[in-house]
Amino acid sequence: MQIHIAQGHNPPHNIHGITVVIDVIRAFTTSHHAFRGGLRCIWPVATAEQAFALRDEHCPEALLAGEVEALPIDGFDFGNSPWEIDQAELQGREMILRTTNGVAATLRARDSQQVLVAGLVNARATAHYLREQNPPCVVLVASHPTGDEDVACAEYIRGLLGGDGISYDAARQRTLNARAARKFYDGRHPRLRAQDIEAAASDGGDNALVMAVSFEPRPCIRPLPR
Ligand SMILES: O=C(O)[C@H](CS(=O)(=O)O)OP(=O)(O)O
Ligand SMILES: [Mg+2]
Repeated sequence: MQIHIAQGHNPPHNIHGITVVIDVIRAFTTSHHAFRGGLRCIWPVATAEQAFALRDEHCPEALLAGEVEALPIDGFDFGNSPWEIDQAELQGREMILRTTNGVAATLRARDSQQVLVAGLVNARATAHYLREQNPPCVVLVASHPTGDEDVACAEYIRGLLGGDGISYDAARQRTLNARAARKFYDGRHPRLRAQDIEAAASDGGDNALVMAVSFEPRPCIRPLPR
């Protein structure tokens, strides 16, 4: 199995392999918490306008979550926040998600046999699935174009796959110390909570889910059956 790490919003072609889009702070931590809370599926979209249009035209019951410049979007139900998601009743619901990095990269990741999304919270479960599938090539996409937290998670997963890697503790520390994490510690906005970074740096344990993306008829993220 070849393993490549890429960074940014444009995943490379990976026609015969599996692509894993990584967003630790916070899109796929938020997504994982939502699925653990009983959410059925996530419709990722590029803009807030697309989120409102999708809800109004196709999924009137869907909840809206996401951020612009990390802050909640007017008219949305939730920020891009695992803490807020944990407070909600999500059983059987659907959610439309707009985020700057994880969602943006996922929407551009089509040229692959399979696309998964991951954070530290489900890194071990994702690596276990990749080992089982044993594709010829795995591309790990650190979706933040310049940040360290997604690269750290990619290096952790690469190690779990038998390549050059780092420990979970090292990946956790790099998440807690990431530049994107700082704004959650300094009290600058009441909805940027330190708890979100603690969630992002946590290991989801043995109940963690593998999250997969389908693209037709429109992009959709769902947990794989366990
Ligand atoms: O809301 C987030 O956590 C980020 C934006 S930033 O990196 O914190 O500025 O969006 P995401 O798509 O989850 O990386
Ligand atoms: Mg991020």
